[in-house]
Amino acid sequence: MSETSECDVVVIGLGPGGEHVAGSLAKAGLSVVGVDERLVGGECPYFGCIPTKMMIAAADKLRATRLVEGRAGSAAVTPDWKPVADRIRKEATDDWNDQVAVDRLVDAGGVFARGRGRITAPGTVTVTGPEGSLTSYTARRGIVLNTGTSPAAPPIPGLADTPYWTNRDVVRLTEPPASLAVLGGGAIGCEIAQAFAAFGVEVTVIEAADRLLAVEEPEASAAVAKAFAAEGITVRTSARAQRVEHDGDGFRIRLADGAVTAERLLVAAGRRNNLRDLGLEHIGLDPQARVLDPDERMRVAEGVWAIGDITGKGAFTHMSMYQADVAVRDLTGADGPWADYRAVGRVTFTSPEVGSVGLTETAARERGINVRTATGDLGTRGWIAEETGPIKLIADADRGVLIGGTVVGSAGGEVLAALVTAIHAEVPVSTLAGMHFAYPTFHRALQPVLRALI
Ligand SMILES: Cc1cc2nc3c(=O)[nH]c(=O)nc-3n(C[C@H](O)[C@H](O)[C@H](O)COP(=O)(O)OP(=O)(O)OC[C@H]3O[C@@H](n4cnc5c(N)ncnc54)[C@H](O)[C@@H]3O)c2cc1C
Ligand SMILES: NC(=O)c1ccc[n+]([C@@H]2O[C@H](COP(=O)([O-])OP(=O)(O)OC[C@H]3O[C@@H](n4cnc5c(N)ncnc54)[C@H](O)[C@@H]3O)[C@@H](O)[C@H]2O)c1
Repeated sequence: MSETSECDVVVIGLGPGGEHVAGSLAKAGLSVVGVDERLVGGECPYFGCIPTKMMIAAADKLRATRLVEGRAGSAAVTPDWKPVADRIRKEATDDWNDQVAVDRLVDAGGVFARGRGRITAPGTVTVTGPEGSLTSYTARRGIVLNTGTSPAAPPIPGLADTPYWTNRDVVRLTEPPASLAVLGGGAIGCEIAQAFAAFGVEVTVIEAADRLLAVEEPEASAAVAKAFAAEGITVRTSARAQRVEHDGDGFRIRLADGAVTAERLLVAAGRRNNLRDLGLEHIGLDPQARVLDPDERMRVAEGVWAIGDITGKGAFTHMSMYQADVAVRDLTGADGPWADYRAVGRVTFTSPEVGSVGLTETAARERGINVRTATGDLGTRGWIAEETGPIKLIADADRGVLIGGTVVGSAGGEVLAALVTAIHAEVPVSTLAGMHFAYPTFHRALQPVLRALI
């Protein structure tokens, strides 16, 4: 027997954006039902951004001690994973308990339904609870989808039969392994690989593309590869795993030319959007869709909005939150602003960080833009900090404005803010090059690169 009740809005999936939509609409006085089958807050606080950045913050501290010798004396350090594991459990995830987030939604006036949500008719969502109970909600104003992603496992023979790890396992570790093979050298693979290496784990990254962080500028990939080599991380690029085996000694990943062995295997080879069995056919959408492409108000069908990773606009928490704000504006009758993706910033928190915004040179050329590029290093501050960069800027020569940029360095993600502002506001390159740049900051390194674009 299914119970049925009415509300204004049902949010299926409470990732960062869905939680924000549900809370904001509830505070605005709408009757909202938020549905999640796992933890309210989604991947970011429990398995993604926050626990992995806690690992990275700890690794950065260990890495800094290596610079003491010859510059400031000497430092004896004994890495210990326990404080990292404790901090993730207590401060980040509350032992993977979302009660605080559930209370936040309920205190805002919302209703929380734990279970799997599915659209069963236009405007109707049926939730299957943990014990198999069925509850249906009819949403007068609309349904918001924020179902996010799950780790994807490539169809490599043998892999499914092994106890491989994903990001959801590594954030729960209480002790690091002696050695770790990482399948996939994208953002997740690179960030986690380098964090473990700082704790003395012998790490090998296996990447199918011809470089790490293949979506970034080649200059950024080269800088990260150089740092990995200096830290003793083995990187196998243009390498596809052909078979994975596991026995009492650990994992063996067979490649076309040899094999990688390690105690543990982390699969970080991409994500799968959670769109299966969501009932998309009931709202006129393809039930096999891999991505939902929303309009500028985040609408994907009559009375249905989609936000977050499932929209394919960038799998970032800040994107999910940005789109959540847009959807809230539309659902509450505000007059924009609507979604604009020209100046999306992203930061990979390796050491050095890779901060980038807008289009890469390749992406800009593929769009037929009259591209002008310039590159540089981190200048005086880089020399002081013993960092080199690079910085790369991409301009639309016809319009005289920046359309992309990459800053690599320990402050790469912070210097990025100037480029995001410039691209978002379409400030002419000639105006930017005439700005004041404090000496000797990292951001001052932008000045010669901007001048070279004029
Ligand atoms: C290891 C890792 C590190 C990352 N680091 C960063 C970072 O530093 N910065 C950054 O910006 N991004 C980072 N990301 C990406 C970031 O986590 C996501 O972009 C972010 O969580 C936004 O996702 P989302 O809002 O689409 O939904 P998600 O966070 O994926 O949440 C979706 C929610 O929907 C629920 N759900 C799914 N289907 C259903 C259903 N049918 N019924 C009910 N509930 C359902 C799930 O249980 C989940 O709680 C990282 C990701 C990973 C994996
Ligand atoms: N700092 C951040 O903002 C941050 C950090 C982590 C993740 N994220 C988000 O999460 C998303 C997913 O991250 P991800 O690293 O899992 O995915 P990804 O798609 O960025 O990288 C996966 C990598 O795995 C490689 N790969 C795929 N199959 C393979 C195989 N069989 N053998 C070897 N290599 C293989 C791909 O070539 C690719 O380089 C990212 O796109 C990013 O948007 C963001």
